[in-house]
Amino acid sequence: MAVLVTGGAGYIGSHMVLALIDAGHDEVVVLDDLSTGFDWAVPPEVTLVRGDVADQSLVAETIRRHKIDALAHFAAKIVVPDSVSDPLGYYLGNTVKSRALIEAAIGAGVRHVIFSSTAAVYGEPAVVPVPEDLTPSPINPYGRSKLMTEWMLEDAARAHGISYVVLRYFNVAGADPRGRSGQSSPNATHLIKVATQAALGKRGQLEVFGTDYPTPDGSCLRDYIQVSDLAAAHLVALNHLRGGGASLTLNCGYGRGYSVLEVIDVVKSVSGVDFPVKLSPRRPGDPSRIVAGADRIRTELGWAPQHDDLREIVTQALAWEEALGRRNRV
Ligand SMILES: NC(=O)c1ccc[n+]([C@@H]2O[C@H](COP(=O)([O-])OP(=O)(O)OC[C@H]3O[C@@H](n4cnc5c(N)ncnc54)[C@H](O)[C@@H]3O)[C@@H](O)[C@H]2O)c1
Ligand SMILES: O=c1ccn([C@@H]2O[C@H](COP(=O)(O)OP(=O)(O)O[C@H]3O[C@H](CO)[C@@H](O)[C@H](O)[C@H]3O)[C@@H](O)[C@H]2O)c(=O)[nH]1
Repeated sequence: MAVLVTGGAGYIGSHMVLALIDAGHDEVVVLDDLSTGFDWAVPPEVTLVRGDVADQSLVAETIRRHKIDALAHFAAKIVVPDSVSDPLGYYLGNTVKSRALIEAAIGAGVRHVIFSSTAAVYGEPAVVPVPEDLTPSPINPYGRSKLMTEWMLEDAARAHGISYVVLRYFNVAGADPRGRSGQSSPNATHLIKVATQAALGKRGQLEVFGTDYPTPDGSCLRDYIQVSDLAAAHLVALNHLRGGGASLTLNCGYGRGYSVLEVIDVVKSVSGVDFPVKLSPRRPGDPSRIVAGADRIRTELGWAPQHDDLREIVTQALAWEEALGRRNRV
């Protein structure tokens, strides 16, 4: 059996590739245009097809050549504030291109799809922690672009008799515990990544976007999930689908929120560096708090996290950031 991982040269996709290799029973093929990913992030034993997920003939040919039965679709544009300034780019990258990919994949015989969705589909939820059956109500184009893809996948699966798992990730952080991959984009905007860069002197300061939210300390609350735990969730989802399991939509988080200021304190404590922090206005598109209702994935798939510890996550992120500097990759 073989799995096609779109976006497998990127941050989370590269951890999925490692999880598949570690599990040892699949051929793994990556399709990535390297727009934000890196060819060195794809292990040598994995086939890297460089191209766009919307290139239907490339997708069909790749699926047929490698006898791929399952698609894990990570490739996307991922920065919430960028989606506010460039909504049409996000609808193209995340919705229109996913439509082309899903069509080509089903046409070429793929039976199972795992889709990287996001907590951003919930918008500013009235209920926290957020259960999966809360009606989605995204507040930014990124979340909308992903929700439309969820709907397309659901409808196409019903019409064409394939099965899927939609995984709605909360905030993904940390790095492979064995140091093989991590978040590598030099222009990353994610809080823990940026904070580790500030701790290592790669950035002069860290800005806190908003201190007047209706949260205990005024900064935004997020549920940070460690990236290898998330990859493991994909593996159990894949086994579920191949075993004939029903299509599912599941949150991926730990069910606990940390504020931006709490995260900064942990990064300062773990690194031992008191880097400068600037209190700034709110960033466009940010919900004030988003925490996963985290039970369904445990009961449906038997997933159990191994790295539910913010200090461990920050320690991994810091180690990866240091390693990137040593290798001159950023
Ligand atoms: N990072 C998070 O906290 C987070 C949270 C929720 C959901 N997600 C989702 O997880 C997925 C992976 O995110 P990530 O953080 O690894 O981002 P990333 O930017 O590191 O990885 C995305 C990968 O997809 C590739 N890519 C993008 N557009 C492509 C296209 N049209 N054709 C082929 N390849 C393309 C990029 O080159 C890159 O390797 C995305 O779908 C994202 O929406 C991420
Ligand atoms: O330099 C920074 C960076 C971030 N933040 C804040 O930190 C929080 C988290 O921001 P960030 O790490 O950029 O993640 P989100 O905007 O919450 O989005 C992430 O998490 C979503 C799921 O919750 C995913 O869908 C997105 O792809 C992913 O980028 C937000 O309140 C930001 O305003 C700062 O204050 N300063």
